[in-house]
Amino acid sequence: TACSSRYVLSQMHPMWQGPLAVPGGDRQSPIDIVVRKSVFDSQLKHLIADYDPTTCQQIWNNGYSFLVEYDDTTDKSTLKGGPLQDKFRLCQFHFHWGESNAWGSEHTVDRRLFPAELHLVHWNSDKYSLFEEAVMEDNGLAVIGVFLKVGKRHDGLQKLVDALPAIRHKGSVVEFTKFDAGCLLPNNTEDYWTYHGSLTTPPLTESVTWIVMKQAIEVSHDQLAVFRSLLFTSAEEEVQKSMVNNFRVQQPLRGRTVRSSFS
Ligand SMILES: NS(=O)(=O)c1ccc(C(=O)N2CCN(Cc3ccccc3)C2)cc1
Ligand SMILES: [Zn+2]
Repeated sequence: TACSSRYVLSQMHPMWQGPLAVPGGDRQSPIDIVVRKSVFDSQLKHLIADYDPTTCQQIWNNGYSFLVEYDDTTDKSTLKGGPLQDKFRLCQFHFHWGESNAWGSEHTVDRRLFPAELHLVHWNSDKYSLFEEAVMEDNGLAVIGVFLKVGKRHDGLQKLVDALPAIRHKGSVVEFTKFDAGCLLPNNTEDYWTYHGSLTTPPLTESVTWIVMKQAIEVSHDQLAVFRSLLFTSAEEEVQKSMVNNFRVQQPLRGRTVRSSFS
């Protein structure tokens, strides 16, 4: 699908750090969410995530995370409501994680780090016809962030974990179908924070309405360990590097307000 494409790892920085500051970038992501400074907005609606599992197509290792990609040529898997005025199409989801359970998330809540963070990536199909167009526009993308914490095994995640050994190396792709991305959302989807930010990887475009769920999902220690068995490197490279710490550091808030859907 259009929403994912290979891009060259720059030698200066590992991919996920990207340039430390984007020239003129005053709405960069991720950020630290300071709970007591977030502003309750009663106008924020319920999130309506309507995902069709039959649009799930493949899972692949793109050299900085692993992506589960959806067919985004129709409005079959959509996100509406919440802070959004338009309808957004799910195109992919991926994760960021650490080498230990002590860190790994991109966003933090009052500086609290989580071992991993899920990103469900959507683009505005009311206004644009392709991900590539939307990714360059102010209101082009909506990304749901869900924190992962270590606890009981996540049965829905296991199907995905079982597919990872087949995509250990950068560039490997396997068919992955009938996966309901909705099973990765927390039970409570009413409580979230939202703010205007950017992609957390190059091109770091400031086109994202971020929706960060307050409730984390629980996954087991062993499930997270399988994430860390992935490799940044392709099968041909002589030195294999574990895919860990693929997160960007928190960026300055630059006067932005983080709104909350709950008081
Ligand atoms: N971590 S995050 O949620 O912020 C996130 C990161 C990457 C992507 C993503 O699919 N791409 C980033 C750009 N890339 C390549 C590209 C495509 C078109 C135009 C220009 C560049 C694809 C989406 C969300
Ligand atoms: Zn991400």
